[in-house]
Amino acid sequence: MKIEENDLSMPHVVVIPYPSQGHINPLLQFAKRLASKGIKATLATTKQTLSSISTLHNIAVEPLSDGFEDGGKPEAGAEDVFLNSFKSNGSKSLVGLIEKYRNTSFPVTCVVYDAFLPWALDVAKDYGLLGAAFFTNSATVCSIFCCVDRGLIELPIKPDAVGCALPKMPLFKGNDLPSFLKKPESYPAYLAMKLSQFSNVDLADWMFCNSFEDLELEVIEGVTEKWPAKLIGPMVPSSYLDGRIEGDNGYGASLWKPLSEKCKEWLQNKPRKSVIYISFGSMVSLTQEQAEEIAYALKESNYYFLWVVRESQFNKLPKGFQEEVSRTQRGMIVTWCNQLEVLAHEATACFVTHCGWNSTLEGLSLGVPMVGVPQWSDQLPDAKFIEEVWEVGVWAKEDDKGVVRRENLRECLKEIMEGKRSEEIRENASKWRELSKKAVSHGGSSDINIEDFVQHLRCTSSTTTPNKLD
Ligand SMILES: O=c1ccn([C@@H]2O[C@H](COP(=O)(O)OP(=O)(O)O[C@H]3O[C@H](CO)[C@@H](O)[C@H](O)[C@H]3O)[C@@H](O)[C@H]2O)c(=O)[nH]1
Repeated sequence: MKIEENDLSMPHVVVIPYPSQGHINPLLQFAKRLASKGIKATLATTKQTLSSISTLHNIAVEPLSDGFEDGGKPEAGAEDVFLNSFKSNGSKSLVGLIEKYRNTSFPVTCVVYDAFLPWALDVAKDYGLLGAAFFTNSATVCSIFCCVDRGLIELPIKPDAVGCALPKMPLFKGNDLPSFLKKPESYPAYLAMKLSQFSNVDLADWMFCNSFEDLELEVIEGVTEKWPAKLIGPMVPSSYLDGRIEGDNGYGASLWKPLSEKCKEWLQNKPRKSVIYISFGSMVSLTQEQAEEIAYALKESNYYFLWVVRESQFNKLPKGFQEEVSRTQRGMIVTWCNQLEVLAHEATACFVTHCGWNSTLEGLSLGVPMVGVPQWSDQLPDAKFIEEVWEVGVWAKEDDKGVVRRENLRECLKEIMEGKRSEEIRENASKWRELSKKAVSHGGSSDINIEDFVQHLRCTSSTTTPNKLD
């Protein structure tokens, strides 16, 4: 939809992601959805994120300072150093951005902020603007953290503890819950960030969660009073789902260069449903022992495989493994790929994933059976849902030393590729693909929730003019 300069009733939403790949992707996608519904959407983000953007569709961009210029988050080193700097510098630049648009045809109406950045809501409220928190984990995981924040779940949780304080949740054992809850001291800054999502959320006008109602129906029924989020996902580019946003065939931002052509070329001559795709997302750092176990499982399994190993992880592969892989042509190792393209390729049969929430949603949306090898945080409950609730894959469990052994992984791969349940799992995966499409298509549950938001913005935008409130 074309935006006319003199369209005074056009709401203007500023969308602010936390600057890591697993957060930029869904928030950028949400901005595109809003723009496709005739809202002016501006992505306000750090210099490093801005330089990773390749396609903008119908959205505008504005810089938001994190205090680190080009180096961004990696330059900060520690998570808490980055967060503090982003809070003080980002708040000031968000004020500047709101002021910049104040007397234009598009004053800012609403700030949609990543829930990791609660300061953005404080700025929005200082200016009397609408504010919406965007959560990038599953509704289940967000609800669990909300309960921890509200004192309904006490930490640390014992590994053998059974049950969860939330109604309508599947029965969680301590070992199935986000890793930080068992060992709060393991990543204190990250746990603090997870809990800070709820620090001022009661002041938000909306809470959005990148999930959809069919996927987590029971959970959302049980928690709406405690955490009344609207489910608006899956935030996966439109051409992979409903196809309603023209040309939307990728997220449009990548912090690493994807080796797209190389992957497509390699996949091209592989038989249908013959390739295992392995990726651990953008943050996980495997131990050397774990990387070796995976390498041997792949070597001994005799299936084709495409493995994303980030450059910093290369030294963890067994000696000679890369050379052998390229000599035999049975596998390919790349430093980064276009994951959606690989998942959507007809040669891809199975996704070995760390169960980051975006990867989980992408696997579901593209109907690819999964082997979960979760490493930390929300990835454990996501793996539980993959295996037990949606029944689209298996969870390769670690041993008591915290390592998934090659024999176990080999068995899991066999189960998905040719085991007794492989057909049933494939059928379930296709069912979830259809339900994912339905959720974001015209009249689907997520589409309705986004439409409601858009209508509300339209009603309020003609009456709001941002002014600093005293
Ligand atoms: O070669 C690759 C590998 C990944 N991706 C993309 O990168 C994103 C990765 O996101 P995700 O699967 O969520 O993993 P992380 O990057 O690890 O995400 C962090 O953020 C997520 C959202 O909060 C959490 O669920 C995870 O546990 C946390 O590690 C996905 O959209 C992938 O499509 C690529 O494009 N190319």
